[in-house]
Amino acid sequence: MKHQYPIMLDVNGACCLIVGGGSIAERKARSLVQAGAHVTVVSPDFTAGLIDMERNGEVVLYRQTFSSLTISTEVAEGTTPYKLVIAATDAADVNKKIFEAAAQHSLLVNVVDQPELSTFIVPSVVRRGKLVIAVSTGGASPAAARKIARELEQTYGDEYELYLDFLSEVRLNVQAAVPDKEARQQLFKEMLEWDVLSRIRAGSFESWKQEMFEAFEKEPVMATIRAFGQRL
Ligand SMILES: C[C@@]1(CC(=O)O)C2=NC(=C\c3[nH]c(c(CCC(=O)O)c3CC(=O)O)Cc3[nH]c(c(CC(=O)O)c3CCC(=O)O)/C=C3\N/C(=C\2)[C@@H](CCC(=O)O)[C@]3(C)CC(=O)O)/[C@H]1CCC(=O)O
Ligand SMILES: NC(=O)c1ccc[n+]([C@@H]2O[C@H](COP(=O)([O-])OP(=O)(O)OC[C@H]3O[C@@H](n4cnc5c(N)ncnc54)[C@H](O)[C@@H]3O)[C@@H](O)[C@H]2O)c1
Repeated sequence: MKHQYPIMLDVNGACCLIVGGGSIAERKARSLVQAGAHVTVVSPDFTAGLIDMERNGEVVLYRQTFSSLTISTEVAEGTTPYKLVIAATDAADVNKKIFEAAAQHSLLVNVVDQPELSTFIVPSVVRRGKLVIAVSTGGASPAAARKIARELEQTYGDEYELYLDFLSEVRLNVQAAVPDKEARQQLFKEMLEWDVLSRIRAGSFESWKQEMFEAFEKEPVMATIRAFGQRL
């Protein structure tokens, strides 16, 4: 069975175009802006939320209906090399035209009412700092994707933000100090069994962590870190 290929896309600083100014366009605009994209929205009208975002300098709004020129002139002139396009109007035929114009320029394109036309679809997301959990049903049931993501939110609480920061910091320090790759990987695996999350929940994590890094600075061998793991 054919299925979509999941990726984490970097849109920081990238120009993205959304066509349509309703609540779905607003939701997509917010998530793109949060990821650092420069968002342009083309529509004859906009939600109050999008107008607020324009006032805050978060998006640029063009008050016009879509014509394929919106994409092709800008791409041809090189003024706005869009990386990604979202067709979010309430008119299926217009959304299809947007898809065709975007596909002509090989742009990534999401059509909110025709997943079969889209080159990507958007999952429901849980974020905990560096941890991202994305849930997709491939368009079968967006409501189910959302429900499953809300369930995962209960299991993976806020403590995961500090936990991932901690794992990342240890990893960078150990990678810099310990040349033996296999030994490093063994340690990273062992660390996942330590009960760091309970410490974070109990509020006694920061002092333990600080002590550990100070000790590791003095004696950068993995035994130093392991000894702290045993103290948990
Ligand atoms: C995950 C999420 C992300 C986001 O939108 O950013 C998202 N939809 C969300 C919610 C949601 N969408 C809909 C409902 C009402 C209940 C229902 O109909 O089931 C709810 C539930 C709610 O709002 O609670 C209606 C709906 N959605 C699509 C269609 C058109 C169609 O299927 O033809 C229709 C019918 C319109 C109509 O009635 O005609 C299509 C798509 N929606 C997708 C993503 C992509 C597939 C994702 C997947 O399955 O993996 C895809 C294919 C394209 C895309 O948008 O990328 C977001 C959760 C945000 C969050 O987590 O907070
Ligand atoms: N993907 C999803 O998650 C999802 C969820 C619910 C609904 N939908 C579908 O998404 C579509 C949009 O939903 P909505 O609630 O935002 O609709 P809406 O009616 O609130 O907004 C549609 C917007 O498109 C604009 N528009 C219409 N024709 C246009 C044109 N030619 N050029 C530019 N803009 C144009 C309208 O002016 C309006 O601003 C609907 O087809 C709906 O079925 C998708």
